[in-house]
Amino acid sequence: MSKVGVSVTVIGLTGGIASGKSTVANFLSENGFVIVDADIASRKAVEAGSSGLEEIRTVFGDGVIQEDGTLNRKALGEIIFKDKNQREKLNAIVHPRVRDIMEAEKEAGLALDKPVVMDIPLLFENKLEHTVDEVWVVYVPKEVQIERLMARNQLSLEEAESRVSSQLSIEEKKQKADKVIDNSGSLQSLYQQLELLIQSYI
Ligand SMILES: CC(C)(COP(=O)(O)OP(=O)(O)OC[C@H]1O[C@@H](n2cnc3c(N)ncnc32)[C@H](O)[C@@H]1O)[C@@H](O)C(=O)NCCC(=O)NCCS
Ligand SMILES: Nc1ncnc2c1ncn2[C@@H]1O[C@H](COP(=O)(O)OP(=O)(O)OP(=O)(O)O)[C@@H](O)[C@H]1O
Repeated sequence: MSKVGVSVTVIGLTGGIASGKSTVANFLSENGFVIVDADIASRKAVEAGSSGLEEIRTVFGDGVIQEDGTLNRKALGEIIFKDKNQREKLNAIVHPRVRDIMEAEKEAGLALDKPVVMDIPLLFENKLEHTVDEVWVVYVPKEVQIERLMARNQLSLEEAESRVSSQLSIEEKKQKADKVIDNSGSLQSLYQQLELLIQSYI
């Protein structure tokens, strides 16, 4: 993997659902890092007219496609977050496409000689540690995660808990991290940690 000087150039950013990865990624983007976002790549992988979306239609039926030909994310989310079997079927369609899109974006970022951050919610679940130089985990306790998820996505407690349970626990992710970013406090406290953390990377 290419490196500039002694600094790490490919950082894997992960954490639990609604732990604050996008908030961290936005800050890093404003401070000279290139962000490659798996959630954005997963939207590209199933955009209207794509082979990915056609496979989803074949497996999950017309009920998950809207009248304008785009994916009904809410309907598909309701199916996959409560059923492991269905989730694995979706992952098998989307993940290989996401990896191709992200690999191309990573190479483009490295060509700019900037540190690249791969924002991958399922980095540990999909055993992608070896694809990055270092893993940063955005941590909040499970209760805070559920609270923020319910508020952001307007979900019931039950729906939020089922989404959180569809991933490896946040405590296990914290254990596996090279660096832990604690986002259980204020945004100001988050940004202070990040300012210190990024000093040796830019
Ligand atoms: C089911 C879908 C349509 C729901 O869309 P929605 O807009 O509600 O959620 P969004 O894509 O913004 O994802 C929000 C978060 O949910 C979690 N999540 C998404 N997919 C999964 C999954 N398959 N397994 C576990 N957690 C997931 C991630 O933490 C992600 O950051 C969508 O999440 C999807 O296509 N998922 C499959 C692709 C995937 O695994 N994406 C995650 C990174 S590759
Ligand atoms: N320190 C904080 N204090 C209060 N709210 C916060 C804080 N950090 C993030 N949030 C809010 O919590 C929610 C989750 O944050 P964010 O969207 O960055 O998480 P994420 O890990 O990217 O989520 P996902 O896994 O769903 O993609 C958002 O509504 C965000 O505005």
